[in-house]
This record gives sequence, structure tokens and C-alpha cells, in this order.
Amino acid sequence: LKKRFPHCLIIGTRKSGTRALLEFLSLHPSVVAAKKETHFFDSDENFRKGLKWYLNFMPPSTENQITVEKTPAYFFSGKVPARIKRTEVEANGSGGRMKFLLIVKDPVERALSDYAKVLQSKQKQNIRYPTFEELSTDPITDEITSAYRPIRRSLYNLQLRNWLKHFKRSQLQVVDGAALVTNPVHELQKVEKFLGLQKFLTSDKFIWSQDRGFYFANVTKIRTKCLSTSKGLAHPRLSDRFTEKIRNFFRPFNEDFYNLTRMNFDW
Ligand SMILES: Nc1ncnc2c1ncn2[C@@H]1O[C@H](COP(=O)(O)OS(=O)(=O)O)[C@@H](OP(=O)(O)O)[C@H]1O
Repeated sequence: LKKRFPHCLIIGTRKSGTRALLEFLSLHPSVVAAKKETHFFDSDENFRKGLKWYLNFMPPSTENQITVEKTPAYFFSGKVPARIKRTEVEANGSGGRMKFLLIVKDPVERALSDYAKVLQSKQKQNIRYPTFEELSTDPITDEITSAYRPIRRSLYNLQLRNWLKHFKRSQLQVVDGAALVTNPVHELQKVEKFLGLQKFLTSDKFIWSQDRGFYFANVTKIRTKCLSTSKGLAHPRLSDRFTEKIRNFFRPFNEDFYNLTRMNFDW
């Protein structure tokens, strides 16, 4: 047993189901996963701590197991792909073999999910917080603005273009976050295939929670595991007019993303 450099990284996108994907995947006996988000490649301070510091987060594994780490900030941060590339060579003596999972959901839903999380913490402190519409609209032009980070983080095509400068398209698998909620087995079996794992994640490994509206991992006969209640927060409702406006804003970015991934999400 030893701590190994990850074979696979879940790089984002934030709020699209990265935690569920990691937890579900780690039910597989051939997968070990870092418990925490390490923020190794996106944080200058952590990256300076070096490879040894990073490896400490990895659980010990056998030669036949694959190690997975997830930090959803990786996808959005411009420096990350080049850093990963260099560090893979430092760790393994050669590069080009890592695999990346990118889970995505409707960019409007994803931005709302980012917003909902901040709103909840403001409300707990009794602090007034602007509406999602206010934050995502430029006060001068009245157009949707990517100056608001939750909007910018949903421009998947721009970020993916940066990753594809450093890695082959075949090293990256796109996972449908909406499908992971409604039919996790189907999505996970595609991931098993991509990672070269034996088929293990079958429907008996998951239990539907009517209460939460999510599947749980059926960890053992007596223990099930649901994600924390910080997942599944209510999102604010948008007016029809604003919905049309924000959907129009995202359309060209989405189209480019569909072309890059050769997948059509109908967002
Ligand atoms: N099985 C299961 N259980 C719980 N939650 C699930 C599950 N599958 C997907 N999701 C969705 O995960 C969303 C949170 O995404 P992340 O885990 O990527 O968030 S984070 O970026 O790590 O904060 C979270 O988004 P919100 O609903 O907006 O909170 C969930 O919709």
C-alpha cells in the first residue's frame, strides 16, 4: 500500500454534483478517493507546498486501485492545467495518462446554485443580499454580465478551451449532472468504462430518497450515506422575462461547448 498521485481528477464544475460523483465512484473497490478538496493546483500557496504535501491527502492504495481527487475550482482556474501537466511528470516520470472528469449542469441552474449558497449564509447572519437578477445584470447596459462570478463560472466553453490546449480530448469525460441525479447508474457506468474499471456500480448500490430528491449510496446493508443538507438548497425563482434574457445570453457559449464536447445538452 502506498499513497499515489491521482490517476483521475474531478475538475468541476462547481455545484454540478462533484461530491455525489466522487462519493458514488468511491463505492467501487478499485477506487480510492481523497476525502477533502485539496485545492493544490488552484491555490498558489498550496501549490508551493509541493508534491509531497499533496500526496499526503491521498489514501493508501494498491497497485491495481485508482486514486481520485476532486476540487471543483480546478476547471475555472487558468493556471491549473499547465501545473497538472508538470506535476504528473514530476510524480510519475512521464505524462499524458491522467484522466479528467468534468460534470456539468445547466449553466443557469449552476449559477443559481452558487448564488443560493451565498444567500443562505447571508440570511443566517441577517444580512440583506441583492437578488440574483441584480447581481447578474450590468447596471449601466442592463445586459447580463460575466463580471458576476457565478455567471462567469458557467461559461464552460471558455474554460474547456484552455484545458484542451494542454490535454487530449480523449483524456476528459463529460458527465451529465442532471442525469447523475435522476439515473446515477447510467452515468456511473460510462465513467467506469472511461476509467477502465470493471463493472461494479449497479442499481442495488443506490437508494432513492423521496425526502431529499436524491439517490443515496447504499454503503453497506445497515449503513446508507446521503450528502450533507448543504446540497439541494432551494433556488430563487426567476421571472419569465429574465429567464429568456439569461438563456439568450448563455446560448452561444453553450453551442460552442456542445461543439467542443460533441454532446448536446439542450440547455
Ligand atoms: N445524490 C446527490 N445527493 C446530493 N446532491 C446531489 C446528488 N446528485 C447531484 N447532486 C447535486 O450536487 C449539487 C452540489 O454540487 P457539488 O457537490 O459539485 O457542490 S460543490 O461545488 O462541491 O460545492 C447540488 O446542487 P444544489 O441542488 O443546487 O444544492 C445537487 O443538486
